Amino acid sequence: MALRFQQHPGLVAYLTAGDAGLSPGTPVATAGSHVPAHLVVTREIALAAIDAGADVIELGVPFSDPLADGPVIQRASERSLARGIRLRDVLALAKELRQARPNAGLVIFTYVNPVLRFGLKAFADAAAESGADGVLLTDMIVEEASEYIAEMNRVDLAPIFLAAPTSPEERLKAIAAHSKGFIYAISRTGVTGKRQELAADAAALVERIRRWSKLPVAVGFGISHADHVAEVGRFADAAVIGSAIVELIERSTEEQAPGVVARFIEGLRQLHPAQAL
Ligand SMILES: O=P(O)(O)OC[C@@H](O)[C@@H](O)c1c[nH]c2ccccc12
Repeated sequence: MALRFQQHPGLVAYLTAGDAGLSPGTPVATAGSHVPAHLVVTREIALAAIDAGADVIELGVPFSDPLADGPVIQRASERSLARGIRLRDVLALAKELRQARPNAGLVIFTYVNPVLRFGLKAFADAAAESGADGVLLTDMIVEEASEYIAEMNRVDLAPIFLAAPTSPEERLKAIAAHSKGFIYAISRTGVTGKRQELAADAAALVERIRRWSKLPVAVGFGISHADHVAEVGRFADAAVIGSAIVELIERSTEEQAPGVVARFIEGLRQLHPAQAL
């Protein structure tokens, strides 16, 4: 399966794997599943998100030192780590999602450190075996990524890189040369999190990326409602939504979370009549 956006704009949903919100609840039934109970909740949320129209799921691996993550995703990461969720569990989850939804885009989303601890080669093999389409290591700098890129190419996984408004032209060129699937344009510098307004820098960055690459460009950071998604659709191929979804999960019980997330995602492509013109 290749990473593809079926609709315009495409939607990429970020989930912290293993985060089932604050409610301890009773873990949902694990029958037939080989992943830890709390990942079963993430699986149900991911399936609901896909069925509601998310083209790609970013499966976030919880990490203790998540430098680019804002408070909402940091809290999700802490909850998931407290439940003992590790990289190998997230790969097992990816495998189940791939089996359940053969056409969904799946990206393993983590940092350099957990991958090096796992072993780069072993990670590449396991990620490919899980059926994921791509990998995004948020702190991997393209200029230092030759070994990583070679491994991704060996197992036919798309390496996805982050481009920022502050990225110099040479870096954008290198990102364009080595990326597959799509390029992730960060709408502004700083950390993840919901904002009122979409950053003005985003359109200019996408334009700069398009000079070097024909790949689809997804814009993320601060996108939380349908107006933002529509705006992104004017100049980019897809919108990434993270904190807004993770916050809804935080406020829901495990039973509610899949439905709450599905309704939110369905709403992201629905414009008010005045804006639909
Ligand atoms: O949360 P936001 O503002 O909607 O942004 C997406 C983002 O959460 C997700 O892609 C992401 C989670 N952690 C990251 C670290 C770096 C870059 C991106 C991310």
